[in-house]
Amino acid sequence: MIRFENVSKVYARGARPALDQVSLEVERGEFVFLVGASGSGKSTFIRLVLREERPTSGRIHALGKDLGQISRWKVPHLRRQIGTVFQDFRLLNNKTVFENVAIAPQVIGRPRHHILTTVPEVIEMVGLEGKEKRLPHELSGGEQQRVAIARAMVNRPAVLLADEPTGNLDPTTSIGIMRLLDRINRTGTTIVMATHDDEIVDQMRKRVVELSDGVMVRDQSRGVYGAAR
Ligand SMILES: Nc1ncnc2c1ncn2[C@@H]1O[C@H](COP(=O)(O)OP(=O)(O)OP(=O)(O)O)[C@@H](O)[C@H]1O
Repeated sequence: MIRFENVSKVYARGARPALDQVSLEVERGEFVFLVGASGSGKSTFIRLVLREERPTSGRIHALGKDLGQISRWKVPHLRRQIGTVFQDFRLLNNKTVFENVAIAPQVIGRPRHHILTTVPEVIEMVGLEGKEKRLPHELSGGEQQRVAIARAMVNRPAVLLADEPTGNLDPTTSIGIMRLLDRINRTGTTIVMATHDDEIVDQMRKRVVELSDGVMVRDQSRGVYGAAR
């Protein structure tokens, strides 16, 4: 689903690489935690998969495509097959829950009848039924993240990339969000989640890939946040 072959990324000439010779394969249906200290390269990994950045060297395949080969005009098509969730939710503050989720199918030209059936379904899936007309400021942080997850999932992407999705949430709320992501993963969506949240990683026991100064220093199935115990 995602394959990195000797991928390095150097942002500025002479700077140390943000990613350094990373090779990694994420299979369809996997759940992978990307861990590592601040600045270790987690967000760079995610931006490379979205082709928001290009590698300085090495090759990246995502969803069966060599990202170095796809033309610029096909990049939006690639991104549509990848859902994204971020620490800061990124909702439109003047739009309701329903409208925030409906934007994703609207921008790809889905017909009205499709939107009117799929948006309520996905709002229910994330547990926000009855709150469709609320504005983001009328929701808790956990609920806002659920809206962001609904928006990321409404077009049924094959892959969900989550960059610190629990970073702004308290531990109890974070567990609820993780249960939801786990449920989404069990329905077949591949998930890569960058996180600093050691408790969650230890609890979930999924594959853990650790970066340190851009170098992949660990790839462990059913892993924990810290080094192998
Ligand atoms: N656009 C950029 N231009 C220059 N350097 C950058 C850029 N983005 C990231 N970097 C550098 O690349 C390295 C990796 O950054 P990255 O954001 O990928 O780390 P991270 O693991 O996601 O960190 P955090 O957990 O703090 O989000 C850091 O040294 C950072 O300063």
